[in-house]
Amino acid sequence: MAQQAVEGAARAQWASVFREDLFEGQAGLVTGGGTGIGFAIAFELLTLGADVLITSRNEDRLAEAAATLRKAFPERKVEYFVCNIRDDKEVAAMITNVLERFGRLNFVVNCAGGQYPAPASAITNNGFRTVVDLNLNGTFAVCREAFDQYMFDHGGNIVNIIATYHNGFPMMAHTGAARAAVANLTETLALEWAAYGVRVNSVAPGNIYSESSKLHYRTKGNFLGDDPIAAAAPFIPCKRIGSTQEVSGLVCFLLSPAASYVTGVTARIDGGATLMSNASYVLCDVDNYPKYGELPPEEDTRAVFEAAAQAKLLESKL
Ligand SMILES: CCCCCCC/C=C/C(=O)SCCNC(=O)CCNC(=O)[C@H](O)C(C)(C)COP(=O)(O)OP(=O)(O)OC[C@H]1O[C@@H](n2cnc3c(N)ncnc32)[C@H](O)[C@@H]1OP(=O)(O)O
Ligand SMILES: NC(=O)C1=CN([C@@H]2O[C@H](COP(=O)(O)OP(=O)(O)OC[C@H]3O[C@@H](n4cnc5c(N)ncnc54)[C@H](OP(=O)(O)O)[C@@H]3O)[C@@H](O)[C@H]2O)C=CC1
Repeated sequence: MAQQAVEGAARAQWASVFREDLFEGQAGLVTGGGTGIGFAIAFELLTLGADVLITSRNEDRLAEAAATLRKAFPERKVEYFVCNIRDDKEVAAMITNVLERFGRLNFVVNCAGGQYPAPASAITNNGFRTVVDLNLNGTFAVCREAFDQYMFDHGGNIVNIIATYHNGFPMMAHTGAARAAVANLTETLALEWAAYGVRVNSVAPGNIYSESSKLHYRTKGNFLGDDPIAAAAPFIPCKRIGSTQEVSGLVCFLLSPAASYVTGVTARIDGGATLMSNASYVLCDVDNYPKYGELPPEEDTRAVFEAAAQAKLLESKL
């Protein structure tokens, strides 16, 4: 419910920048579409005229999200299907189900994924395998089923949500390896499937303010404290974390005809964070960087900056 409240507040203040009939007549799938980034993507695709099926494991959350979306978009088809993308049979059944309901599958957004933060030495083989299975094998299974069952004959558009694995991913060895593999998979599929009219791209988010990601990390405990996503803000060139709507905007661009000549890319959306490779460069204060979508309340952001300054983690002028 807390998540619904946050997402409801965001919707009241936010409207897509894209043309409202951009995806009119199209239908597609958003895995992980019941929460966070996936929910924002499903919401924007519906705003822009598409019919959307959301899928993940938790039926209650899916049903609640679908009800919210149906209420917001009574003129669209909003469907949901329970599917663990780590189960090949469930993936095949899920793709069949989308086609039964919509009769077409113009786009797939692979947003289901995740991991837990831990130093590499504390990740068991099974833990590593589990995270790779979810993020790499699960994503591959969805892509291949979508291609085999529909896109081989009709073309289509795939966007894989990964993560900024670039330059290594401390505390996230399992997900870093899996996401880098998906970036490479994206390139291979883009090459092989161009002949079938299928574009395949990836979007790599940095730190994004999503209710579930905050809860996820808050319950695990790790070196960045209670809220590692927000605590990272002082070390990002634009000095803030991102919003789910900013990720959604990039996904909608990649799914749109404006990106017709774009395939096989991994677009980073991280406020410049992965460019921070020069240890002698101290980030300046930023007060006019543009904002879009739902971001942490001003007072939360200020508190994070003040805590960082007190801990002498931040050398630039606040
Ligand atoms: C350092 C901070 C950086 C911040 C920036 C990062 C930005 C990224 C943000 C996000 O990605 S937000 C999205 C967050 N949402 C999720 O991750 C949800 C999905 N995640 C999961 O479902 C789990 O994490 C999972 C492990 C991928 C799957 O869970 P499942 O219940 O299927 O696994 P289990 O069967 O219970 O366990 C398998 C294996 O993994 C070990 N394990 C699971 N959780 C932990 C943990 N918290 N700590 C340590 N180990 C864990 C578990 O012990 C099993 O291994 P064995 O014990 O059998 O060896
Ligand atoms: N927020 C951030 O800062 C960042 C997020 N990301 C990635 O973006 C994606 C969305 O993240 P975000 O919205 O923040 O977090 P969420 O936890 O809200 O999103 C993860 C989604 O994946 C679904 N999911 C997890 N495991 C499975 C599975 N085995 N089968 C099907 N669905 C599954 C979850 O639903 P359910 O539990 O019902 O299955 C949930 O809807 C994830 O891949 C995340 O790792 C990457 C970088 C940064």
